[in-house]
Amino acid sequence: MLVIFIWPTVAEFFNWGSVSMTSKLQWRAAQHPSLGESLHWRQVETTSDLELHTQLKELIPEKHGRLNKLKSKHGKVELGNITVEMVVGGMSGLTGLLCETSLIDPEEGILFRGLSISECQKLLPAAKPDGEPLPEGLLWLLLTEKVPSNEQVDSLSKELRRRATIPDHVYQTINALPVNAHPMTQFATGVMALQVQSEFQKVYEKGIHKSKYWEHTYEDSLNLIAQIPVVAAYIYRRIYKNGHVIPMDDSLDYAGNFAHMLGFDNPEMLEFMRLYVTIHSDHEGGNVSAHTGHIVASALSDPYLSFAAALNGLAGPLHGMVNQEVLVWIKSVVDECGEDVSKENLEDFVWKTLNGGKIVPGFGHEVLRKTDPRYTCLREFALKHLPDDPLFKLVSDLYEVVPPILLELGKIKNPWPDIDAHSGVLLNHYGLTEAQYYPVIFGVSRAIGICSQIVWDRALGLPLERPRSVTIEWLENYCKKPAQD
Ligand SMILES: CC(=O)SCCNC(=O)CCNC(=O)[C@H](O)C(C)(C)COP(=O)(O)OP(=O)(O)OC[C@H]1O[C@@H](n2cnc3c(N)ncnc32)[C@H](O)[C@@H]1OP(=O)(O)O
Ligand SMILES: O=C([O-])CC(=O)C(=O)O
Repeated sequence: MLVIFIWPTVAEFFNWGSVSMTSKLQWRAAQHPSLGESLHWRQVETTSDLELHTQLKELIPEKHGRLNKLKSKHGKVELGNITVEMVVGGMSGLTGLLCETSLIDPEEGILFRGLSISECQKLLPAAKPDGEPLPEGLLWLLLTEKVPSNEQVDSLSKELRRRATIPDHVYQTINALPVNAHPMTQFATGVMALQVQSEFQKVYEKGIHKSKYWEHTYEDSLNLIAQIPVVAAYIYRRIYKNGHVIPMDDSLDYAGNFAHMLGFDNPEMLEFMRLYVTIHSDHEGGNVSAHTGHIVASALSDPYLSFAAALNGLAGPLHGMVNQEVLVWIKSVVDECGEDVSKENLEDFVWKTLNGGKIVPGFGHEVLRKTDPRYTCLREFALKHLPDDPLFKLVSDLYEVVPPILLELGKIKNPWPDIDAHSGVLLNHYGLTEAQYYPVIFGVSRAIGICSQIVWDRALGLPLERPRSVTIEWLENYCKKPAQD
């Protein structure tokens, strides 16, 4: 085994601008005990072992031991107070879930196993020198905590292609829906049809020891991740390209193949798809889709059932479907004001949206309190590859115009843009103009995070999730008690 140590502070110095190094390391130490005792050294292991499953198997007992110790030694430690506001406010601000794969800092954004997006861009294997990270590498990182080598990613790419055979009944099931059914409806239906082959369900019915749950969850998860780009591309070609299906290219990686099967072979689009899938994959455990996947899986529903449920949450316009809404909204700006819209006219349009009782799509976040770093990452990609695209210019103008207006409302916690405010104009630039399809691409990406989370849920033996709920009357009575005044 070859072990390379990377001194992360150099990268952090460039990435984290004004925050002092000591506070960054302290912050990381508090947020990421999983990174080990010494945060000054990040261990990037490259092993000769090409088997993802083996690496995962090695890590599980260690994590299990740590979780058990945490439960027995610190089980009663309080993490904060639950307020009435949290109970009636969608549990906003409440820390109540365990998720190993990633963690959001409200200011810094998402960290995948402790690595920021720009660190992932530097460290994860790419399809070409200085290229964008391959999602297979992110999957490996989320599952094993380790940055994989090129050979490991290449081997995982091959494994995913090998697993990507779709039973015929899946296509027949999708074909039973009207062709104008929303692409997310067709996608969730396709995933449910794939469920027929769940290995977890089959072995559970026969009876297996609970220590083996994760192995079959892993099998289902890798099969699901491998198969869904094929199903998603089928749906795209069915709806928008008269059903002319493009087969997988055995020389291409996961995201490159997805773009290819959709009908896009421009090398820049392939790179964009690799970046897109990587940064959309995971956003800790509490977002609607991941949380749905987690709670459904906590009943020992298999990964297909859990992911199909998650997709139905992602299909909501306040979550994954907002990427569709953003492009539709931006195009309505163009329809009404033209491409060369002035900032004053843009302000008027934003106010008109708000005064009509509607949200400005792509702005605001439950957890983030700064511009989503995924937005910044897409913006940097656009500045590099499509600086003159008129819709990109419009997105940049909205970045200036919208936040001050939202702040004027006086109630919004975070006026900054999130990932969805940007992703659509990039897809649109490369010719994928059908906004209704955008949540499906998000869904394909999110499977990587959700399935990794569910594999770890089963590996750690996490229990059924079942919080208590109370009525308004119960809360009123509770608040009347003298001690609560
Ligand atoms: C991948 C993702 O899922 S990222 C999120 C994508 N979603 C969007 O972009 C949709 C637009 N944004 C929103 O609706 C919200 O900001 C959410 C759902 C993301 C977060 O909601 P909350 O945590 O409730 O935000 P917050 O506490 O700041 O909201 C306070 C008020 O401001 C409103 N508000 C928040 N964001 C916006 C917005 N973009 N446009 C108009 N009003 C907004 C809320 O609706 C709420 O109004 P209310 O008190 O009358 O009900
Ligand atoms: O974290 C959230 O609540 C929403 C989000 O940005 C995501 O799921 O990617």
